[in-house]
Parts: sequence; structure tokens; C-alpha cells
Amino acid sequence: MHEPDFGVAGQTAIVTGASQGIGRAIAETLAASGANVAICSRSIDRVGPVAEEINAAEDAGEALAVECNVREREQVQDLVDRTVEVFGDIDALVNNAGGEFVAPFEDISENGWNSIVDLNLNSTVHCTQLAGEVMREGDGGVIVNLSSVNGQHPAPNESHYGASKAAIIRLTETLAVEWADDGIRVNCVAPGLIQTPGVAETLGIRSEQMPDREETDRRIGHSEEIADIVQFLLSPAASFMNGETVTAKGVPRPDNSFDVDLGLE
Ligand SMILES: CCCCC/C=C/C(=O)SCCNC(=O)CCNC(=O)[C@H](O)C(C)(C)COP(=O)(O)OP(=O)(O)OC[C@H]1O[C@@H](n2cnc3c(N)ncnc32)[C@H](O)[C@@H]1OP(=O)(O)O
Ligand SMILES: NC(=O)C1=CN([C@@H]2O[C@H](COP(=O)(O)OP(=O)(O)OC[C@H]3O[C@@H](n4cnc5c(N)ncnc54)[C@H](OP(=O)(O)O)[C@@H]3O)[C@@H](O)[C@H]2O)C=CC1
Repeated sequence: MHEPDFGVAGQTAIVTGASQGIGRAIAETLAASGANVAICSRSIDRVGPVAEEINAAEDAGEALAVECNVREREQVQDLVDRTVEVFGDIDALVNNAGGEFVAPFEDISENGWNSIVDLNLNSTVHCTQLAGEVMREGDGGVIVNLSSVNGQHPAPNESHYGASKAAIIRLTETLAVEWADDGIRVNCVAPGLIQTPGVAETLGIRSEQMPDREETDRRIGHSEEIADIVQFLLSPAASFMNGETVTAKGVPRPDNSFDVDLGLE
């Protein structure tokens, strides 16, 4: 009888933006399954405690915390170097760090546009090229990128974010083809609205003010529900998936609306 292998034990995975939210859930999930994780954020004071918590857990993989702004290529190179130094190799990369602000297109300055494209798209390029170099010189690997439903469908006031997340989907598809012969799979996850500190900040509300999952039939997702999909894509069970985008948005929202008042006109 065939038994599916959803495991990641023994893998070394870089997870960007892992001090909170989806990235933290991904790091904790992979480590709980026996993977070693190199996790980063812009502040060692924020990401360090996540690594400490993982390292204190029994029967989990090890965590290395690195202060790294993924918008800065030389800092990403340091993240890659330190991961190889400590764990010996890189098997997986999860390009999770990202963000946005909500604003009408006409009100987004050149710097505002560039900051979101830089944070979401260019950082994914830095991490993928530099960690990908290690994978290509070694025995391949697996990459998972975080896009968004807003990269698949239009949403007002998210032009910069939507454009950067749509580009991530096409980058995923292109690299899956380019790097297939290097033994590298590249896939993508496109979440709907997920309850995280970042979303609460974007919406200008406290996390606990967000509608709870039970309060609405079009509920907001939880970070762990995205982490589980990422683990699947990194596992041997997904060995025949390459260049795909997995959407996770609960009940479909054909009009792409949220059950949250964004406070915008
Ligand atoms: C609505 C539901 C959302 C659903 C989808 C969820 C998507 C997510 O990604 S949620 C999780 C992400 N977390 C966050 O987005 C955190 C909250 N946002 C931020 O911390 C920041 O906005 C940032 C990280 C996204 C950008 O930071 P940074 O690059 O440091 O930006 P600066 O403050 O230096 O500003 C650069 C530039 O952008 C202009 N700007 C900033 N906010 C706004 C705004 N609300 N409206 C218009 N313009 C904005 C800012 O003025 C600067 O431009 P210049 O003034 O021309 O220099
Ligand atoms: N939550 C949602 O509804 C959705 C989220 N997504 C995507 O999922 C990903 C995670 O979102 P979410 O968990 O909500 O975000 P949060 O804002 O809650 O967390 C973002 C994480 O990224 C880190 N980070 C931000 N900027 C940088 C940077 N320049 N370099 C390194 N780390 C950085 C933050 O750490 P620190 O501040 O310590 O640097 C934090 O750990 C993003 O790509 C987002 O676009 C997609 C669809 C929906």
C-alpha cells in the first residue's frame, strides 16, 4: 500500500518574515515536523524569541534567527551564508516577508509604489537568486512564494500590492520551468484574508477586534491554515507539483470583498 509522505524532517528551510503572523506559523509548523529553520525579520529582538521558543521545544528541528531586511540584497546574502554555515545546506526557501498599505492608485507616491514592489517582489528575487544558487550548486530544493488572492483578482486600493503579488505568480511559473532541470520545484500560495498582526495594522485595528473565525460564514483564515499548505508543498507528497499557485480563501468571494470595513470611501 502506498503511504503519502507529507514530512519535512531533516530539511533545512529559510523562512523570511517569521517574527509574527503567517511566517511565524510556517516556521513553527516546519520545525515541529523536524525541519531546521533559518528565520529572519528586520529585528533580532522580534525574531529571536521565536527561535528561542522553537529551540526549547522537544522533538523539534533547530532554529537560527537572523536579523535581515530582505529588501537589502547584501543582508540576504548574509542570511544565506549563515544558514549554510550553521545547517550545512539549504533545501527549502519560503518567501513570506511582505506587506502593503491601502490607498487609491492616484494617491500612491513614486516612493510608496517602489516600497511595496521592493518589499514583495524584489525581496523575493534577492532571496530566490541567492538561496537558489546554493540549491543549484547542490542537490536542488523547493521554493514556496507567498502571493495573495489580490495577485489573482483586482481589489480597489491595492494596485501596488496586487501588481507585485501578480508578478510573484508569474515569477513562480517561469522559474519552475527554468530550474526544473536543476531539481528545484517552485510553487506559490495565494491566501485570502488571514488574521495576523500585519493585517490588523493595515486595517488600523487591534488584532482582537478582527471578526473571529466562528462569527462569519465567510470567515477570516488562520496563519496555521497557510502553514499547513506550505508544508505540503515542501514535502515529497507534492513532488509532481511545479509552477502552481494554491489558493486558500475559505468560501469563495466572487467580488473579492472582505467582511471587514476598511474605513475607505
Ligand atoms: C485590506 C486587507 C488586506 C488584505 C491583504 C493583506 C495583505 C498583507 O500583506 S497583510 C500583512 C502585511 N503587513 C503590513 O502591511 C504591515 C503594515 N504596513 C507597513 O508596515 C508599511 O506600510 C510597509 C512595510 C508596507 C511599508 O513600509 P516602508 O517601506 O518603511 O514605508 P515608509 O513608511 O517609509 O513609506 C514609504 C512610502 O510609502 C508611503 N505610504 C506609506 N503608507 C501610506 C499610506 N497609507 N497611504 C499612502 N502612502 C503611504 C509613504 O508616504 C512613503 O512615500 P513618500 O511620502 O513619497 O516618501
Ligand atoms: N494576512 C493576510 O491576509 C495575507 C497575507 N499575505 C501575505 O503573507 C505574507 C505574510 O503576511 P502576514 O503574516 O499577514 O504579515 P505580518 O505583517 O503579520 O508579518 C510580516 C512579517 O514579515 C516581516 N518583515 C516585514 N518586512 C520585512 C523585511 N523588509 N525584511 C524582513 N522581514 C520583514 C515582519 O517582521 P519585522 O517587522 O520584525 O521585520 C513580520 O515577521 C506577506 O507576504 C503577505 O503579503 C497574502 C495574502 C493575505
